[in-house]
Amino acid sequence: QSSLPRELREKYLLTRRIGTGVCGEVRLAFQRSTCRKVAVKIINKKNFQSEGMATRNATTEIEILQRVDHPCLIKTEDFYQTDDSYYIVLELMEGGELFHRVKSQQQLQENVAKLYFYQMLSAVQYLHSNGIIHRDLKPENILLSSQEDVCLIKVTDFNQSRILEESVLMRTLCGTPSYLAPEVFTQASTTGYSLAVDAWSLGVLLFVCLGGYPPFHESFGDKSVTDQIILGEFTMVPSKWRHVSDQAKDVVRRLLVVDPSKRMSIEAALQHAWLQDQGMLETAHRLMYPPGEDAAAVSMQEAPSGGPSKRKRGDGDEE
Ligand SMILES: C/C(=N\NC(=N)NO)c1ccc(NC(=O)Nc2ccc(/C(C)=N/N/C(N)=N/O)cc2)cc1
Repeated sequence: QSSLPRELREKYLLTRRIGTGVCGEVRLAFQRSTCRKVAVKIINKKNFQSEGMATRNATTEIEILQRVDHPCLIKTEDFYQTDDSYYIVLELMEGGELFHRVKSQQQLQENVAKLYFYQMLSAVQYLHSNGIIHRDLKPENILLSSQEDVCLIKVTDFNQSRILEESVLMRTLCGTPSYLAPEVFTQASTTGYSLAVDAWSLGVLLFVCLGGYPPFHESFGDKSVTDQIILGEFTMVPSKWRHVSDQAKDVVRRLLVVDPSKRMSIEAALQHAWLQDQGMLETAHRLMYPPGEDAAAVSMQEAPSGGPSKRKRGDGDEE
């Protein structure tokens, strides 16, 4: 506890590690004043090759975390740093990481996978509309709000995220094209698809949720993972995929397309037949925009007449 920033120690009691990541760990903590549980992500700076990179990344990430506002994106409460670490205080997602949920259940029921996938799509659609690419969507970075299957999910870890600024390319295309080399235009088409990397990752995430195993893995066949990905080679093992609907498989197949210009976009995925499921959409919106918050606001106002309305029963008694 001694190496923790004093302010952090004064405000929070850090306890056991609840998650680990490549560049840090997540600890369960209690806000001393309220005994409320929070999560604290500790990122050690030495993991980054250069100090410059670390500073840029963490401030970018903190900027993004503090700027975004969507029900399926993690919310931060506090941020501290010392010479060697960053400390991000976040809401505690009681259900932990999607990674462990899928592992413990072998594979998710299709309607649960659909509910989670819809929320991930909504979160990524929000990021993209704000010019943010996540670039590191994976089961460890999808958190669940409760131990229940039907629950809110939140995307976290914006360590690899990038904010799409006005690029040199855009400025170049404003001038006269007459003297520009062809590759400036063809390369352009690839950089124009940088958002598509998140669509690919969502395809991998959906594959893992439905199939219970990853589409690309070193233990499959003789090709390296990189080659499997570059070739877009994956197998839907019948024993695992037999009960998965054709529509769900179609979403996966249209996202795991090697050519980004041919890959299904986030917008198109949201319009896919598999997601036009009223029951799921109602559940998702109830979780994302709980009516409770508004009702609480109403009850704060002076009740117009004497308290809750009295309902008459058939026999005339008041309830
Ligand atoms: C309830 C629970 N566990 N319950 C229990 N009793 N466990 O024993 C639990 C809850 C949450 C988590 N994970 C979790 O919260 N991850 C997480 C990952 C990344 C980030 C961020 C912002 N990253 N940013 C960077 N730059 N990263 O490198 C934030 C949170 C794990 C277990």
